[in-house]
Amino acid sequence: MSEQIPVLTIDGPSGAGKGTAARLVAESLGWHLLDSGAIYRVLAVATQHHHIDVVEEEPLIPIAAHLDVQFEISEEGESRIILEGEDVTRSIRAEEISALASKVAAFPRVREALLRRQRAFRVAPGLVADGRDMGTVVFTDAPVKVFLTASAEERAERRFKQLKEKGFDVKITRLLEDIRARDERDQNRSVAPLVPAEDALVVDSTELSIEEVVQQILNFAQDKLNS
Ligand SMILES: Nc1ncnc2c1ncn2[C@@H]1O[C@H](COP(=O)(O)OP(=O)(O)OP(=O)(O)O)[C@@H](O)[C@H]1O
Ligand SMILES: Nc1ccn([C@@H]2O[C@H](COP(=O)(O)O)[C@@H](O)[C@H]2O)c(=O)n1
Repeated sequence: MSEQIPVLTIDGPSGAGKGTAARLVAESLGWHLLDSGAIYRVLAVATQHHHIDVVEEEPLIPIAAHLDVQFEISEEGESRIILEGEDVTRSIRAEEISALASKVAAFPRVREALLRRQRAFRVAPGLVADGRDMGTVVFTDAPVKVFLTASAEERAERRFKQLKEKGFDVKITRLLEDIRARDERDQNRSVAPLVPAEDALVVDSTELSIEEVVQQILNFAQDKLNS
C-alpha cells in the first residue's frame, strides 16, 4: 500500500528555499524527490506549444490530463525535463513561465487532473515533495510536514542571484513585484490555497543558511518518524 510509504512535504512561497532544502533532505534520507512546481511550469509551457490562452479552464483540462512529460536523469547525473520530445529543463524556469504556471494552477479541474501524476511519485523507501499544497491536499497523510517561508525581499534577492547565475536578464524590482503578485494569487485562489498545514512545522528561513534549514527539517523528521 503506497499510503504506508512515508512522505515529507515542504510547502511555501516562491524562493523560500523549498527546492534546495527538498533536494538535500531527500539526499540525506535516501528518498525520492517530487518538484511539483515543475509540473505546473511544464503545463504552462504546454499551453504555449498548443497556442492556448490561459483565460478559461476548459481547454486546459485535456492538456493537463495527457501531459506528455518525462523527468529524466542524464548520464552526467543532471535532471532533465522533456515535454513532447523537447528539453524544457531551462525554459520552464523563466519568470514569464513562473507567472503563467501560477495562472494555470488557479483552476480547480486542472489541479484535479494533475493529482494522480503527483501521487505516483510516492515510491519506497520514501518521498520528499515540495510545492504549495503537498501537505494540505496531495499528501494529507504525510507524517512529516514543513512550511518554509522567508520575507518577500529576501526571496526576490535569492531569485535574482539564481536567475543571474543561470544567465537570465532580470531586474530585482520586477522580481519583487512578480513574487508579490504570485504570492497573492497562490494564497487567495479558491482551490488549494497556499497555507501551512495544521500539523506543519513552520520555518522562516529569512535569517537562516540552507544548512540550518536542512538541519531543522531533519531534526523534525527524526522526531516525527520515531514517535
Ligand atoms: N536559506 C537560504 N539562504 C540563502 N539562499 C538560499 C536559501 N535557501 C535557498 N536559497 C537560494 O535561493 C534560491 C531559490 O531557492 P529555491 O529554488 O530552493 O526556492 P523555492 O522555494 O523552491 O522556489 P520556487 O517555489 O519558486 O521553485 C536558490 O538559488 C537557492 O540556492
Ligand atoms: N504544488 C504546487 C506547486 C506549484 N504551484 C504553482 O506553480 C507555480 C510555480 O511553482 P514553483 O514552485 O516552481 O515556483 C507556483 O507559483 C504555484 O502557482 C502550485 O499551485 N502548487
